[in-house]
Amino acid sequence: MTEIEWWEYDDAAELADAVAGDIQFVIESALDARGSAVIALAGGKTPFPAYEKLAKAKLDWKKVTIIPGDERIVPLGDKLSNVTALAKIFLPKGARVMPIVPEATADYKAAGRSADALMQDLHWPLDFCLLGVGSDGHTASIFPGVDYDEALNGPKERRALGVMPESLPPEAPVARVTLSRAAIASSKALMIAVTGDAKRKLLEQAIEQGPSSPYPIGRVLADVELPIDIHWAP
Ligand SMILES: O=C1O[C@H](COP(=O)(O)O)[C@@H](O)[C@H](O)[C@H]1O
Repeated sequence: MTEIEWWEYDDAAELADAVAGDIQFVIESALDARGSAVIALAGGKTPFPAYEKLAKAKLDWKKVTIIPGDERIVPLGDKLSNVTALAKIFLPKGARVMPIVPEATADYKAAGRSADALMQDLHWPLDFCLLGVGSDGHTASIFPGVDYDEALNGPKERRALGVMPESLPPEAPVARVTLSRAAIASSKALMIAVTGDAKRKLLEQAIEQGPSSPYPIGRVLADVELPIDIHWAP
C-alpha cells in the first residue's frame, strides 16, 4: 500500500514556496551525504514558479545535476522543450542541466535508448523525482499507447524509454522520452505538485483505483514503496 501525504496550500505561490523548500532540503541532504545531487524535475507549466524560488537558494549548484523527468522530442530551444525551460532557470546558477533527448531525432524509440544509455552515467538512484500530472492523468511522459506496458512494467534496469502517446496531448502533441516507472519508483524521494480541483479529483480517484486505474498516474503510484508527498493548491 502506497503511503501518501497530502499538503494543501491557499494558493499557487504558497505551494511554490513549500515545494522549493522541500527540494532545497533534499539537495542539501545529498550534498552533505555524498557531495553531489542528482534530481529529476517535472516539465510542463505547474512547477516552474517553484523552480524560480528554488534557484534563489544558496546551494553549491555546481554539484547539482538536473534532468527533466520526461522530455518532448523537439529541438533544444523549442518552446515545448522541458530541458530548455529548466536550463533557463538553473544553468545561470551553475547547475548541470542535462538534455536527455539527442538533437535531430526522427526515431522516438532510438531517442529513448539514447536517454537510457545517458542515465547509466548518472549516480543512481535519483536523489529526488518531482512528478506533475496532466489533465488526462499522464505523469512524466507515461501515456496509454504502444509503449505503455514497457514504461510501467519494463525491466528494472530500463531507466528511460521512448513513448508515442496514443492520443497526443494538445498542449504538446509530440512523441516523448520518459523515465520508466521503475526509475521513478526507485528514487530516494518522490513528490507530486499539482494545482486545481480537476487534477485533485483525478489524482484521488487514480490513487483509489491503484493498479487497475485507467490513469497512468494511478498505475505509477500503485505499490510504490517509498512515501509520497502530494503538494496541492487550488
Ligand atoms: O507534458 C507534460 O505534462 C505534465 C503536466 O504538465 P502541467 O503543465 O499540466 O503541470 C508534466 O508533468 C510533464 O513533465 C510534461 O512533459
